Amino acid sequence: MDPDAIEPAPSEGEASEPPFDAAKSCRPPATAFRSPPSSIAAVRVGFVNATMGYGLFAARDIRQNEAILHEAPFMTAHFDERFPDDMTNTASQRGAYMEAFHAHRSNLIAAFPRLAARHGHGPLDYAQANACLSNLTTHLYHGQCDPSTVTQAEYETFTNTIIPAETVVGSDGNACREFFRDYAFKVQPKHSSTQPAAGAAASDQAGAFKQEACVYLLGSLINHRCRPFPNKKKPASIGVDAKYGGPQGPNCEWRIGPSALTRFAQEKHIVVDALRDIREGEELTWDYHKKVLGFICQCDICQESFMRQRCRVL
Ligand SMILES: C[S@@+](CC[C@H](N)C(=O)[O-])C[C@H]1O[C@@H](n2cnc3c(N)ncnc32)[C@H](O)[C@@H]1O
Repeated sequence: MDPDAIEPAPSEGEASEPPFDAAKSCRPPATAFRSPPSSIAAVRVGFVNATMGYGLFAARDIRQNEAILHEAPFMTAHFDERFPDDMTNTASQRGAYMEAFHAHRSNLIAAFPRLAARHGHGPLDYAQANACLSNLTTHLYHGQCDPSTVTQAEYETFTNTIIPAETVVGSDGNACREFFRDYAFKVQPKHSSTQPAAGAAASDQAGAFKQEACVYLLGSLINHRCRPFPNKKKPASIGVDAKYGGPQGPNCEWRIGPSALTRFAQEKHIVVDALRDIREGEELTWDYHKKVLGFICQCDICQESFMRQRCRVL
């Protein structure tokens, strides 16, 4: 899930939208984002459905422009999308997984059971998993996470569908690559050099940049929602604040790097901002801004358009 892999693919017959440009969007400048009351948990992990898996939910009412949470990466690895099959990427991602696994085994299995299954690790028992899901704050710098709302039946249904489908013996490389593709944010650290080191891999030699792929324990659990007006053909009657689509569209946006909370000015940190007021219990969502999502989107907008097409056919 990389922030630079801009916007969803246009549906048939639609003109392609110009790349998303946060600077030109209707969002206020970063300095306008408010810091949350850090003593009150803003989010909790919950279950959306068996296909989507987990999501992040508002644990209390959240105000528009609130910086909901601020998190350091849980795993960081090399990533260069021009050379997705480069063994340097794969080795780095597997190394990051193994390191995270040794340090935070239970958190990793509970938060990312698909990855764990593909490395041959079965699910935790529910009580242990629920405790871990409730406590995914290891790398949280700002904001708190409430107890999880994943029930035993939901957890077991989810993990039971994963285990037979996703356990792949001897395919660590693919497991890591797919995991990073689905969960990582592409980050370009400021210190990255345009000068490849002597003896560097093919991707470095050819290239001007070294990107990193960062996975966040909470941030990476946020699901995608399409924007209702991707081509900016929104009715004039809809105000600027509704640009992302009111209740159907995404209600959050992410920023990577130094934020309005300057004391946490770390370049690989993620900040989750509220695009509008969010009520307690609502799922937090954002637009992945990807050309190709890599999954069949089940958001309300896509479901409605699917149903409209079905009705036309029938
Ligand atoms: C970054 S993860 C989000 C956390 C994920 N739900 C989980 O339980 O691990 C992205 C994955 O969530 C699922 N997902 C996210 N948004 C979705 C959507 N709108 N429709 C269907 N699946 C979605 C897809 O499987 C996707 O690869």
